[in-house]
Amino acid sequence: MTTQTNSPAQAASPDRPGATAHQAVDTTNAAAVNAGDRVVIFDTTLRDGEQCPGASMTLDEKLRVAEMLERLGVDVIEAGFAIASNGDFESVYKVAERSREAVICSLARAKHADIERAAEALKPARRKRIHTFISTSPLHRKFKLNMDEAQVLEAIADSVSFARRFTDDVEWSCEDGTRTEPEFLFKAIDVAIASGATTINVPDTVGYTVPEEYIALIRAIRNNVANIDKAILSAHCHNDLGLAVANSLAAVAAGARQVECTVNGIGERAGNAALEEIVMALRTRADIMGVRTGIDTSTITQASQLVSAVTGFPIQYNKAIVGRNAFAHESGIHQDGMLKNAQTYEIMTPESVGVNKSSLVMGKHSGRHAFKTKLKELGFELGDNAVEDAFRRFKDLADRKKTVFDDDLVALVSDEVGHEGESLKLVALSVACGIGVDHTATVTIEQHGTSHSASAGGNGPIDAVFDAIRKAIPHEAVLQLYQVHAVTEGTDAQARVTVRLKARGRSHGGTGSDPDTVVASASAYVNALAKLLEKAADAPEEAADPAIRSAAI
Ligand SMILES: CC(=O)SCCNC(=O)CCNC(=O)[C@H](O)C(C)(C)COP(=O)(O)OP(=O)(O)OC[C@H]1O[C@@H](n2cnc3c(N)ncnc32)[C@H](O)[C@@H]1OP(=O)(O)O
Ligand SMILES: CC(C)C(=O)C(=O)O
Ligand SMILES: [Mg+2]
Repeated sequence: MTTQTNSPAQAASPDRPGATAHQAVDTTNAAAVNAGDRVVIFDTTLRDGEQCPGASMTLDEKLRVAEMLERLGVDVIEAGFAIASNGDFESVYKVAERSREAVICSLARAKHADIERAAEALKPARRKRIHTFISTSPLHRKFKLNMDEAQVLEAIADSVSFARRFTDDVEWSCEDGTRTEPEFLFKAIDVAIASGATTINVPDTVGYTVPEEYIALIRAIRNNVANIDKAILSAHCHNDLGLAVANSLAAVAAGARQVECTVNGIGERAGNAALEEIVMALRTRADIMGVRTGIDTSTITQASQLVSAVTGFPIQYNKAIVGRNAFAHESGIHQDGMLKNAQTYEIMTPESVGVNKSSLVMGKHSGRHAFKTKLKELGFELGDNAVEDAFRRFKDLADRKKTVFDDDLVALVSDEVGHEGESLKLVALSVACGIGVDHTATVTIEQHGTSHSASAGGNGPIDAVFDAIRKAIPHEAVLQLYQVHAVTEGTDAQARVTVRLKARGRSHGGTGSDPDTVVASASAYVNALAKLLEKAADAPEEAADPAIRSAAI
């Protein structure tokens, strides 16, 4: 068996995706699990995860998720709550039928009917667990169950011992455990273990606890429940205060050896603890946590995307581990650091969670190092001056455009290459257009250091601009082609314009790109005109041609 990455320094070594070979844990052998460093990952995406509004999955979708969870290497799959409906029963049954290594589990209240239904659904499973629960907190006892302490203890003893008739692997949960009087909780846990529970789960059902308090509770249970060594302690945290993962890690630090979680953290209200965050925190900080899981981390991203697709719950962009920005860098200083050594800004490698590579996103915060690297990747080798010009234009574009895509850079740099050393430069442009206004344009073009300005009207803004250019730099070449297309999608996309001018039977093409279509059109026209003039300068007899003579003078 391989070991997991411990420190950031190791994390950045050529990371082995997966890092741990999956090895089944005997979840009924509490003594072995408690003595070891292996944390049991109990996935409840299909039960607690599905309980959140809007996340219902079809049978087929549940089977796909269960198959993915097996590949991920989770130790226990809570496949549903068999008594909830025939559909839930069927999905637990079918997941059980197809199960391989994982223990398959069904939830059941402290009721014989629930437990029998769970046992029936789990029949085909190679390894099965019945998870029975009852609330222990005073609030739930009084208002929800209408039971006193003695009745709750009796229900625990009865339900756990009944569940043991069907399997050796019985988990018992004290619902709302973190709001339960500690003394009563100790008693309840003692009864559950004495009745045969092999895993004791202490849920923070309403996401109320904080790490210090949860650590103290887990430690107190270990110190005050005489038979606690006969069971594996488990954490089950909800995220109402955004503390589900922190609380789960705190429980592990205090001696819990099972963590209950869901892919992407889906679940009741604000969700459950996110599997990917717990697993990667334990792996990345194994140096201080000192434990490991059996998860093949290289499948985490795929699992996350599958759960998002089947539930229709999008993954937050900045979600830890699986958000699309988790390995993306836009700031120039960070990009520069990443190019020099990825450990400067990444504590895990993207490969370790199944992402191909980190991405350097080009945006208004990017710097020259990343810009040049990106241009190289795109196949452009520009001289220093051209890079500076292109970088300036890129910053200007990034200020105006939300996302600068590779295609934007290609358009921008192609322009830069095409416009390099040009004799004409568009320096100013304004247009009036709309309904009920005369379309007019004013342009200023620099030619060999001299500015030429002119205004013109036209049939639309582009027509007016081209006419104004003809007045500013008089020439008689004819417009042969005018074509516009969007470089990328979205209303802030750059327009890429191609203009072809014809003189003496020869065409001269120019291109321009800008989020402003009118500016892109004017640039393209000026670019084509500059080429025409350059050709004329190379062939003096052409300068005499009436089609171009005025501009060439
Ligand atoms: C913290 C958790 O995640 S707990 C799991 C929550 N998940 C779900 O509830 C999803 C599936 N649930 C269901 O489909 C339904 O609630 C069922 C089928 C389980 C029960 O449906 P119903 O019989 O109509 O009961 P209903 O849901 O309205 O009320 C729950 C009953 O169970 C009782 N109950 C709740 N928890 C437990 C428990 N752990 N043990 C015994 N009884 C319990 C309640 O006190 C209430 O009893 P009452 O009818 O005597 O007042
Ligand atoms: C059923 C239990 C484990 C639960 O989901 C909770 O208390 O949150
Ligand atoms: Mg829960």
